[in-house]
Amino acid sequence: MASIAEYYAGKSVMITGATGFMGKVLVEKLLRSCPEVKALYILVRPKAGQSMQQRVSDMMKCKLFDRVREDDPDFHQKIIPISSELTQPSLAISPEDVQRLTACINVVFHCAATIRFDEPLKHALQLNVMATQQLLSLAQQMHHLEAFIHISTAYANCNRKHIDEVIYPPPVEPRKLIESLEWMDESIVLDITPRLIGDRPNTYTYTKALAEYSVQQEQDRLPIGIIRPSIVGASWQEPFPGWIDNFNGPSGVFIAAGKGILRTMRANNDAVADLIPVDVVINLTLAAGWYTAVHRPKTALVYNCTTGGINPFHWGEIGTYSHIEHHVMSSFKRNPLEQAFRRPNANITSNYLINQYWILVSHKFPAFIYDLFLRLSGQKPQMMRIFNRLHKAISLLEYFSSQDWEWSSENMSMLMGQLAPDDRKTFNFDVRQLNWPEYIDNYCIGTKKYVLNEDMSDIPAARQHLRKLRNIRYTFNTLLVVFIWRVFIARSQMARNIWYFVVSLCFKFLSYFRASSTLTK
Ligand SMILES: CCCCCCCC/C=C\CCCCCCCC(=O)SCCNC(=O)CCNC(=O)[C@H](O)C(C)(C)COP(=O)(O)OP(=O)(O)OC[C@H]1O[C@@H](n2cnc3c(N)ncnc32)[C@H](O)[C@@H]1OP(=O)(O)O
Ligand SMILES: NC(=O)C1=CN([C@@H]2O[C@H](COP(=O)(O)OP(=O)(O)OC[C@H]3O[C@@H](n4cnc5c(N)ncnc54)[C@H](OP(=O)(O)O)[C@@H]3O)[C@@H](O)[C@H]2O)C=CC1
Repeated sequence: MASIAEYYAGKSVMITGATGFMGKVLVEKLLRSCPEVKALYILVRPKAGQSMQQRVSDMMKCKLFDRVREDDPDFHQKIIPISSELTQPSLAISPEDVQRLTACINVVFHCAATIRFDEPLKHALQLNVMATQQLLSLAQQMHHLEAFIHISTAYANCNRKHIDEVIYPPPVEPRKLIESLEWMDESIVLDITPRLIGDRPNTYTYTKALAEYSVQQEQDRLPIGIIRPSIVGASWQEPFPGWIDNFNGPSGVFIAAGKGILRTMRANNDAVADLIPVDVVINLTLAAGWYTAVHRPKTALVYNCTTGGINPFHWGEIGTYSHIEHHVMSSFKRNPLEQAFRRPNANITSNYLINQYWILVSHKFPAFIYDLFLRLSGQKPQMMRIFNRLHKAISLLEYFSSQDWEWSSENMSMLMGQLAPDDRKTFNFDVRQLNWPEYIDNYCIGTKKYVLNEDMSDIPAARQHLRKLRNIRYTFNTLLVVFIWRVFIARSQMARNIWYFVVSLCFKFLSYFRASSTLTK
């Protein structure tokens, strides 16, 4: 039977969301590990004043592609951008491009989505559900299609505690919802959104569940596979450890903690932190494409792509837990971020009130002092604004860090069993081998190198800055204690008496110590 690379040789692959975090890693891995692949048709839209062509050539210059560039400097010739805006009718693909695609595409990977938790329902529905439906229609016209792989999320059914590798009945029939929202204006939709999403936390998970159902509806007509990754983090091994390029999910939290801004967050210490490295997800995705095409399963297979049931890691192991310093903080102390606001020291608690207390003491109070300092020195205050944004982001993430889910992963194991030994190495998704402390360390370094673009040679200066911050804190604390004590002594006879008592005790102890040391000489 053909190996994975042999299967993709000579194939034309279409990818949506190729400019995104996971899409880029997918493009890179396909080019590097399946060098005989014929062409990658990537659906891209112009954005932020940049043309489609410009965006694609910028993407290919990115460090992620260094290894591919080394192997084949002309790799860009295999990438064929197709102009497409997924929220438009017919995905805004020109009729000529439609013809081109339907004539040659063998495999489709659908990665595009809005992953924002605060996306208005109508837009999330347009992109995550309606665009998926349109893509399925396009796929049906493809003459040589062998696999259609849809990227979903392990949290599409986060209203359940145990999630099997099946498509659950949707909360509502997607077509009915689309029809009824069509005539409503934004404000009405906003009003009824909480009622519609019910026990799901946001429009993202809700629309991803509807998308899964829409995909499943086509399983008799198309060769379908659905991948459900949990919280996708930096790469584990490939193309190099720790590669990450965004603030989503834990990355933003790690950076905020590393910069010493985030000091407290609500999470259940004992709950599983179901992180999954991006390269693992992509390896599984490519293997699922191969399996769907070669084995043609009768129904759409769902692959829960998670770590919790196989190699669990807990939120408590990430932050500072029971005064034992854990991975993220110790990593950022060894390799500090530049210009930290305070020394990295974040605490995780599941208690709402304790969290609120620390927000007041460790977030709002220092922000107030710092802004006061900025104001007094004639600058624009900014810290409170940064904290308000951080609190908004964190409040959207806490749902996921405060609960536990169980995902079954039989299809992931089955797929691993189907791979030839060499494929198991090249497309490794065996998370039993994942060493969490090492992974988190590389993740933190990755945020520094690839998200913040900081130079590793500046680490000594960053360490010096942390030492300076520690000295400022010691000085501030000492001054505070002396000040409070002075106020006490001045106002209360009792405080004075205690003070004299402590001083005389120290004095007695010192004279006793001196006497006993002269005796022993
Ligand atoms: C001490 C250690 C403790 C550890 C605890 C770890 C906790 C982690 C916990 C739980 C993770 C659970 C995750 C569940 C996952 C589910 C899985 C999936 O399937 S999907 C993927 C997830 N999707 C998201 O993560 C989207 C979340 N993001 C959003 O929804 C929005 O970005 C939001 C509401 C948070 C902010 O929206 P705006 O409108 O205020 O800002 P905007 O436009 O997005 O960004 C403005 C600027 O700020 C940066 N930014 C965005 N988020 C940031 C952040 N968290 N921290 C710092 N900067 C951030 C951006 O890069 C951007 O920068 P520029 O202007 O382009 O230069
Ligand atoms: N990141 C995570 O933690 C997880 C992600 N997933 C799923 O993985 C997939 C990829 O996520 P990720 O890479 O992180 O997301 P990104 O936000 O990084 O990428 C989204 C991609 O979709 C494209 N896109 C968005 N809107 C449109 C549009 N209107 N027309 C054309 N293209 C559009 C974006 O293009 P552009 O560059 O033009 O904006 C981008 O390429 C998603 O389906 C997501 O649900 C699942 C679990 C976890």
